[in-house]
Amino acid sequence: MGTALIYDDEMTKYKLLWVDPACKIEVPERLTVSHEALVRTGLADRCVSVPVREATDAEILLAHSEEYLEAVKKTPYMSLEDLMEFTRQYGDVYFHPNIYHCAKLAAGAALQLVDSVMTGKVRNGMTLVRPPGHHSMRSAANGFCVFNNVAIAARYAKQKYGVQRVLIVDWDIHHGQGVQYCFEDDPSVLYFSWHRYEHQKFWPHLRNSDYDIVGKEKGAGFNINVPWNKVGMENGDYLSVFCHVLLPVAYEFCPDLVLVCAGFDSAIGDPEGEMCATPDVFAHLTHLLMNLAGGKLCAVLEGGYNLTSLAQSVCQTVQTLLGDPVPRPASLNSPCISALESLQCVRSAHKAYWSCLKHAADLPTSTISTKRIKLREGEETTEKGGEEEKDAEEKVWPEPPKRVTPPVCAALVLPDDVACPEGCERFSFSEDLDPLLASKLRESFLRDADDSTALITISSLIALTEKMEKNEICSGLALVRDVTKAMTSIVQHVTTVLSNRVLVVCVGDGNVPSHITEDRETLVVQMGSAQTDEQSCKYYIRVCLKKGCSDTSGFVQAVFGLLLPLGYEYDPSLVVLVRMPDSGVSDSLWQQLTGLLQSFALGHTLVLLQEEEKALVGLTASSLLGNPAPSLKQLQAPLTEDVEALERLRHRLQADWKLLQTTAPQTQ
Ligand SMILES: NCCCNCCCCCC(=O)CS
Ligand SMILES: [Zn+2]
Repeated sequence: MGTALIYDDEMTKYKLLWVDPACKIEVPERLTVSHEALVRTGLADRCVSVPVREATDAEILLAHSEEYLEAVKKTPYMSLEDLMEFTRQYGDVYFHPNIYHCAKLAAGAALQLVDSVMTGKVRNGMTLVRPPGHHSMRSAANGFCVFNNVAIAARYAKQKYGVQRVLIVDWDIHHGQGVQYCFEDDPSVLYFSWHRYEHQKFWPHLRNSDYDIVGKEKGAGFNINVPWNKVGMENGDYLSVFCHVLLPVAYEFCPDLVLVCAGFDSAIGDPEGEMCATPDVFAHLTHLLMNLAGGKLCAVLEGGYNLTSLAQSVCQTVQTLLGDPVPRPASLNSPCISALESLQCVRSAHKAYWSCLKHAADLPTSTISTKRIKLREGEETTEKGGEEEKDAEEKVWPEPPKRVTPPVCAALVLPDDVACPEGCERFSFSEDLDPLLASKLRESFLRDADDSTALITISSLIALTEKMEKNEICSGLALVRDVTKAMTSIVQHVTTVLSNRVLVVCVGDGNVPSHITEDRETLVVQMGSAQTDEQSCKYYIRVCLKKGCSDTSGFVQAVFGLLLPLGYEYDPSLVVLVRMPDSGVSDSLWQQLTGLLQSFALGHTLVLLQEEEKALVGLTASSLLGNPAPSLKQLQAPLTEDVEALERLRHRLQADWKLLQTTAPQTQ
């Protein structure tokens, strides 16, 4: 299934008609540069084009009051003076004779996107709209927003399609207070927002945007606010919050639909956000959400005011929705102290509501920057001034890397009697084997030297890793007699001959020859149940789950709390995913893991299965082809001893692996 793209240039036909420094950044060119970039890069042609429509009154009334709608209805007939007068009652927003029409199209576009996804016409999609929506409230326009597009879409999805649980991810740099107010007592809608806050000194200066505002009554726990109390946040800060807050909670919540308030003022160069995260980070944020809700993801444009980073970020998002491999996370820095404080505060504020956070650390005590510095009367605020605006030093950043999709998406090394699934290519090493390599392989890996099938298989795997390294093949899968031997020979070859970093993920117990980690070029993470005296060390990390990999919630905890942060920090060029015999991992969890590991190494994932498990070839290949994994059930609490063991392991390892940190260093 494809990706929908919804855009209509009618929404460019309104603009600011008077002088207002607060609103001048919200210009029609935001949509035109974004759409033109999608056209220029060929991404638009790869999408399913879906027309916009006007939202009806009834649909708008899903999130707004009648008096507000009636008031806005009058604006098309207002004089300039009346429009300015009408605008004065609201904050940081402007009206125009055509904005009511455009606001109905923006809301209608979001509904068209929900229809396209919920009816299965497409798998996911994005709509480019203005005016944005997440600041508008039941009876008030605010922050360039007139109707709350995403709030209306969430209510619409529940009403029309009986959706039980909706996850709203708001990665815009502003707090979508309109969305928060709409659902704060509603446990069926989980709202997550990060936002520039600077201890309430940044717009919209709301006490309700802080981390301790968790929702009300039945909705307690279903509102997650991550305040950024400093500017300059980077990719590592964003990805840490996804791994240590959003994703564990999102998987526990188990939504039927994911809506994204896709604002790109959180990207580098934006005058509002003043952050330093690069446009390619949105490829990762999107990818990390794509295995939720069976892949049903609707991205709705919110903010984004630097026309260069906006266009690049939009392209990164759409290209990921289309299933292209995500770029490698370029040299991530560890989260900054302020981000760690926010992380710790949010996890602490929500530990009562989410079993995945039950063992999170308490609020930081001594750290200065978590104390809310009351906004004393007249104290200066931190956003841009008016006319005396200092020209923000022009930020520069590298163009996001070209994301080439290899000609072969998935190559499979299979015995002749095993069918090759649709969309994949059978791969076997045909040319006669390089005699030198053959003898080396024979002596070092093969018991009975004349075991020609094993030799063919191993040499096919070696050849496969070479083609992956050349980006001729994206991912691979092999049925082998002995996964440990195959893994060892692959690691040996890739680290010595190709001298690249390999991340090996072993699912299940079984002895992994520790010598393969001596070269520091290989990171092994093994998830199993066996308690070994062998301690984890920096490059060989064992996660022990009491009930082993059959314990889905413990396994998911380890994936987000440990495996993904490690993978982001290690940034391998190849991921080898090994399913050890009798791992006990469920099929859907196996597919989730196969999908998530494609965050790394440009999607170069090589999966090794024991040949007895040939029944897994089809569903593993499906995940390698980028099909969303089936949704896991709602997760029950992980075992206390498992979580405590994981916390201990994380504490021990975080000295070496900075992205494992979830708390700020204690200041004395
Ligand atoms: N009152 C002095 C300046 C205030 N600046 C307000 C900017 C509103 C931004 C809203 C937005 O970006 C939606 S995503
Ligand atoms: Zn914004």
